[in-house]
Amino acid sequence: MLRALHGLPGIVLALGLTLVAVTGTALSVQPALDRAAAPMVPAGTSVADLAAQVAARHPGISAIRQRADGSLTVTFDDGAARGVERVDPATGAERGPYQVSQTTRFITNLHRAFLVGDAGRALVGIGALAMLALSVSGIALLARRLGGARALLRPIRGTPAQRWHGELGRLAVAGLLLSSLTGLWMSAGTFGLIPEAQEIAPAVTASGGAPAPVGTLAALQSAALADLRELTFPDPSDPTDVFTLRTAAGEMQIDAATGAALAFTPATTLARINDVIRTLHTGRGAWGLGLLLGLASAAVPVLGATGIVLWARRRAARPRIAANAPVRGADTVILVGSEGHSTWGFAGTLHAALTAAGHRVHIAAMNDVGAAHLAADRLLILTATYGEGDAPASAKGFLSHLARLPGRPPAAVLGFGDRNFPHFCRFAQQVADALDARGCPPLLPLKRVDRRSSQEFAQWGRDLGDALGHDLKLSHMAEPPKTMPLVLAGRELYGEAVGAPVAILRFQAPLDPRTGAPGRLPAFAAGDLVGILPPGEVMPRFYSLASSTRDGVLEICVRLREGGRCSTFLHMLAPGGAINAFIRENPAFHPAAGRGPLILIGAGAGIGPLAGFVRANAAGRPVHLYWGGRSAASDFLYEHELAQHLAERRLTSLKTAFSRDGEASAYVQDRIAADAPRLRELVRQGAQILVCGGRDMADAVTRAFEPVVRPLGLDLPSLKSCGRYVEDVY
Ligand SMILES: Cc1cc2nc3c(=O)[nH]c(=O)nc-3n(C[C@H](O)[C@H](O)[C@H](O)COP(=O)(O)O)c2cc1C
Repeated sequence: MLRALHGLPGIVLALGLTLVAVTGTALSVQPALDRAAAPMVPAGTSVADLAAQVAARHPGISAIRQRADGSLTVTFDDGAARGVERVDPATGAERGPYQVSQTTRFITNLHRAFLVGDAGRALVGIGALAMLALSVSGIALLARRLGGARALLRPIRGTPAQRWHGELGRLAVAGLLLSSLTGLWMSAGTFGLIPEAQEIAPAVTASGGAPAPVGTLAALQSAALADLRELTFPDPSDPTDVFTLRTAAGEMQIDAATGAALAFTPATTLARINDVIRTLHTGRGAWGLGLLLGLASAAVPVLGATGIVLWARRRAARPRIAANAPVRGADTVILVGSEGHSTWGFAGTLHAALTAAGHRVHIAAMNDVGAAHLAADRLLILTATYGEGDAPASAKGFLSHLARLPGRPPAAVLGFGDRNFPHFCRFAQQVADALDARGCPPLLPLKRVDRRSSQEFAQWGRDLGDALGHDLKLSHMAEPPKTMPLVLAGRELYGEAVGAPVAILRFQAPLDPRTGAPGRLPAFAAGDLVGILPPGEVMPRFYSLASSTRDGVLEICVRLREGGRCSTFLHMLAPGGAINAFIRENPAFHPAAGRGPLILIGAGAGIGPLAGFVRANAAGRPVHLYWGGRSAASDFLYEHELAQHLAERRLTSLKTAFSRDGEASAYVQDRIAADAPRLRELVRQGAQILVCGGRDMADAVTRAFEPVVRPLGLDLPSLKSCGRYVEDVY
């Protein structure tokens, strides 16, 4: 619901809001420029002082006004000359004619009405309402993603578009809320939805005596020039006419002969509110606030562009399900947890089979779970597992939403995973436990499907059919991912002498057959994954990337595993040989944005992405690398490149440990333990820790790191939950 409110309306409105925001930013600098240009009103100067100075020059003066830009103007008709001129508040001297520049007028009109009068004003008002809804729903979505309102300031992980959208959104949200609320109020005023603010001034009777010189009028002498909004002069041909003095406090009528205040009408509360709101919206009279609001508005085009990218990606990723029944009235709800989309394929097959059997079936992502989903007769959950046994992207918020919702439908959970991972289908297990704990009767016990096995899926379908009392045939072959060919451009082999062959492989896109030029590589960054399909297989193997697109090659480190089909295939590949591959973003394993220190820890082929992070560190943020191999002479991967990075300060320090180098042999966790005080200081400074390598090494590093952070009052689970300790482990 929240996402529906934030997504499509945001796209539709992006253009209009961008126009309003960009013009708003342009106008926001005006108060600061005006403030710099307008002479200061000297303290102690009264309205009478200035009126006397100006009246001496212009016998036909009719009004003095303090404009929104802070300048003082005089309106006059002296017979020979008439017009509006700016005056110096200290001397009353002329400062040139008063004109609003054509550009400012144009931008203001564009900002307030898209240049099309009332229809445009109404659209801008609707835009303000939309901006309000987008700001509120956006910040609520971000809070949901980061783990609650208190977690709103946590580092944001994800793709560059997600990070930009989130970071800018939370920086700008206060300004955007203020601008949209005040803009909405002003729009409502324009269309008469807010009652008139001004009290009607009472009728007064002037003394009718001969007018005294304006500088001698007592009521004007006691009015400070700084408070002046407007002073209108009496009509010289009408002896009963009076001076009218308007300030923020209200309106006063003054006898032209005696200088006495004849009546004072205080400004209504509504008028004062309108004043404050105008200042808060325009920054007039508060130029610092104006600039801050302008900066917040300047974020809108970027938020719009990144928002469109995120929305388009979500749409492209969503599978087309034919005849999805509405959730209200559905007897069966299927919820899907997926990151690479293959689980959606299985769920689509289940949806079609149940629909064919006469059920009304609704299918949705686990993140979108709501009360209506839990009101169905039965709930079927199909979910993958990722990372350290964690939720996949479309299920990240599921457990916390579930805890807040009512309903206990009978449920069955089907986990998709890979037995090669240490936590096989762990997230599916967590979901099944959570449903069990809230009292959902189990329709079937939890079943785990290994590597998208069609047979295991079909078996679960038969069991489900038995539970539902009818036949259910589920026949689904996982679609092989869309791959592209890559050609091996270079390889370096290490570690043969110590029985642990590791190859650094560099791939390029094949040459374009028409132009003969190298083809374009897809977009990826170090730490993302490349999925490689060994010949004749449908299950990809994933390797962490050691390079980014801008390096011009796709680089991986591959350890040869006994009996490993993919690693054997890659080690046998000769330069010029081709592979079928695809990119999988891995935003959870990227260095956090900013200039905080990084502690990179790895062993063996796990150095791949870490070397890539160092290579990409052109800004020279502090990066400390701990790496373990077997022998300095045989498998010191990236030895020369790392030495160069140290010299160029892309790498701040390098600590290596070799386990088979005789006397000096050690493991990477020994280096961590020995360096505890230094590492503790780095963590105290906010360092992020990224670990890559085998499970045993990662566990040993975890054990070595606990005592490093404990004296700081920290522990690894909390560092992990806020993305400051991340692992890429195999
Ligand atoms: C980076 C990565 C991490 C994974 N981690 C696990 C894991 O911890 N446990 C597990 O059982 N499966 C794990 N898997 C396997 C996936 O859960 C499995 O391939 C699943 O079928 C993917 O479904 P999806 O394409 O719908 O996301 C992982 C896969 C990848 C690519």
